[in-house]
Amino acid sequence: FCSIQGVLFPSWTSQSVLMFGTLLGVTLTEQLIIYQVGILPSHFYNVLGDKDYSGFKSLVGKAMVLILLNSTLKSIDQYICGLMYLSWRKTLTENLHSSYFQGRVYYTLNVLREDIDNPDQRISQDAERLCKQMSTMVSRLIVSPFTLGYYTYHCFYSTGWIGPVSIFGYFVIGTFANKILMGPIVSTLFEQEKLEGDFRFKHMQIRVNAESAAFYRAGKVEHMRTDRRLQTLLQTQKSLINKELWLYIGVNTFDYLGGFLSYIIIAIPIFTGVYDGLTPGELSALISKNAFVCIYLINGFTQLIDLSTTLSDVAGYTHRIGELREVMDDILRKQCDYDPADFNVHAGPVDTAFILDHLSYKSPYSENLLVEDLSLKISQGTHLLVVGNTGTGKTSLLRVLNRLWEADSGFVQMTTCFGPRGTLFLPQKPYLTDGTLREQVIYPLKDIYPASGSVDDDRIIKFLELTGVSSLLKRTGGLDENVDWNWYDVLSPGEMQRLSFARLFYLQPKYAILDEATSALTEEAEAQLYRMCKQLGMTLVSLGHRSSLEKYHDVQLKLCGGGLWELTNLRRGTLSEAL
Ligand SMILES: Nc1ncnc2c1ncn2[C@@H]1O[C@H](COP(=O)(O)OP(=O)(O)OP(=O)(O)O)[C@@H](O)[C@H]1O
Repeated sequence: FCSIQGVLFPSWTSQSVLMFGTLLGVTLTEQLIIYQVGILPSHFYNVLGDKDYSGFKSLVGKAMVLILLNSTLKSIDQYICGLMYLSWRKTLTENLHSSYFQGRVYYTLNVLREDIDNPDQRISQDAERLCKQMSTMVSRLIVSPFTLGYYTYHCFYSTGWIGPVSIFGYFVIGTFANKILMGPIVSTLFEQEKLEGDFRFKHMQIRVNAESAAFYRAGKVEHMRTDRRLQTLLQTQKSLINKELWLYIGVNTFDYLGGFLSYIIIAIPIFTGVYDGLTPGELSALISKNAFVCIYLINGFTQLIDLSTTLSDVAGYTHRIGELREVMDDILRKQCDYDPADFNVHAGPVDTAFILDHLSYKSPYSENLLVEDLSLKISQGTHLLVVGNTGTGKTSLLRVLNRLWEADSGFVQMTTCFGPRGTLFLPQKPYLTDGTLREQVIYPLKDIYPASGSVDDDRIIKFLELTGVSSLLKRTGGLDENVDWNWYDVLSPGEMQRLSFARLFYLQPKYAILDEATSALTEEAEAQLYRMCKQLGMTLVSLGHRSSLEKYHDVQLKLCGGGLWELTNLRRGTLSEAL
C-alpha cells in the first residue's frame, strides 16, 4: 500500500498533493459550515420559544445562505474527488505500463510466469477500482482528525469526560470487531477478482476465435464451459456476500447503537441535576445543541467504521496490484541479470548477426534438452533453413536467440539488434496491430508519418502491390482511414502473411527470420516473396517443413529431437563458412 501511495504522490509539488491540499481546505470549510447548520435548530428553539418574529426572519435568511454554501462546497468536494480519481488512475496505470512494456516483461508475465493471474485485468480494472474506492474514501478520511478533535472538545465541554470516553471506547470495540470480520473478505475478494478475469478471458477467447468455434458448431460446448466459469465466479461472489453479511451486521449495529448512545450521554448530566436551574426552553435548546455535538462525534467514528467495506475492497485491490508490481520488478531484475546490456549489441564481426557457441536449451518447466551443444554462425549473405519435426524446438531456437528464453548452457553472441533495422522476425501467427493500414505496414515503428511524407506513401503502396494485397487500400478507404474491424476477423491467413511481407519489405532489415511465414501461400507466391527479400539484400533465416524452401537457402540445420541436430550444406563448399 505504501509503495502504491509513493506512485500516487511522487513529490510534494505533484498534482495529487496539490489537489489533496485543496480538498483538505474545501472539506474543512465545509465542516465549519456544517457545524453552523447543525446548531441552527437550537437557535430556532430559542427564537420560537421567545416568539421573536424578527429574530426568526433573520435566522431563516442565515439558514438559506449556510445551506447554499454547504451544498456548493459539497459539490466542489465531489468534483475534486473525481479529478483526483482521474489523476491517480492515470499515474498508477502509466506506472504499471512502464514496467509491463519494459523489455519483454509482458511476454514473461503472460507466457512464462504461472504465479500471477490476469495481469491485463489487474492493470485495466483493478487499478481503476482501487483509485475509485480511494477517491470515495479520501474526502471522508481527510477531515476526520480535525472534526474528531473539534467535536471531542465540544463534547467534553458539554458533557464532561463521560461523553468522549464512552464514544472513544465504543469506537475501539467497533474497530476491533470489524477488523475480525474484514479478514476473510479481503482474501475472498482477491479470489473473486481472479475468477472475474478468467470469465472475461473466456468471452474474449470466443470473441477472437468466433469463426473457428462456429465452424465446429461449438456453441453448446462453449456455452457449457463459459457457464461453468460463471458458476464458479458466482459461487465465490456468494461466499463473499455471505461474509459481507456479518460485516454489514457489525457496521449497521454500530451505526444504530451510535444514535442511541448520544441520548445516554446527554441524559447523564440531566438526571444528575447539572442542568436543574434551566427553563424548559433553555433546556431543549441545550439538548438540541449537545445532541448535535455528540451525534456528530459518534457519526465521525461510525463513518470510519462504515468505511470498512470500502477499506476491504481497497485492501483486495491493493493486494492484486502490489503483487503485480512485485512480480514485474522481479522479472525486470532477472532480465537485467540475464541481459545486462538489455538488447545492446555485443562487439563482433560486422557481417555476422549471431554466433551460437555450444548452445543448449530446453522449454520452460521441462527437463529434456531440445537442442544440445549447438555451435553456429549466422552471417550476412548465408541463408539458413531450420527444419525438423513438430515440437523439436525450431521456434524455441528463435526464442533463445531473441532472449525470450534463457539458454541452458553455452551462449549466444548477438552483433545486431532485434528490431526493424537489424533483425526482423515474422512469426508463425502473423501479428497485426490495431489501427490503420499504414500502421500495420510500418509496425513496429512508432511514427505514423515518417519524415519522407508522400514518398513514403508511394513505397507503402508499391510494397502492398508487390505482395498482392493492394486491394486492402480500397477496402480500408486509404492508408490512414481508421477501420472499425478486427484485422484478424477480416483477413485470410494468406492475406495476413502477405501483409507481413509488405511490412518486411517496407522496413528492409539486414536479417529476416521467417517462421513458416509462407505456410498459407502457394509455392509461386512463396518464390516471388523470397526473390524480393533477396533483391532487397536481406539475409534469411527460415523455419519450415516444405522442401520447396531449400532452394532459397545455403545451409540447413535439422533439429532431430532429444537434443540432436544436423547441419547440412545446401550449396557446395559453404558449410565451413557457416560453422
Ligand atoms: N511457453 C511455453 N511453455 C512451456 N513449453 C513450451 C512453451 N512454448 C513451447 N513449449 C514447448 O517447447 C517445445 C518446442 O516448441 P517449438 O515451438 O520450438 O516447436 P517447433 O519445433 O517450432 O514446432 P512446430 O513445427 O510445430 O512449429 C514443444 O514441446 C512445446 O510444447
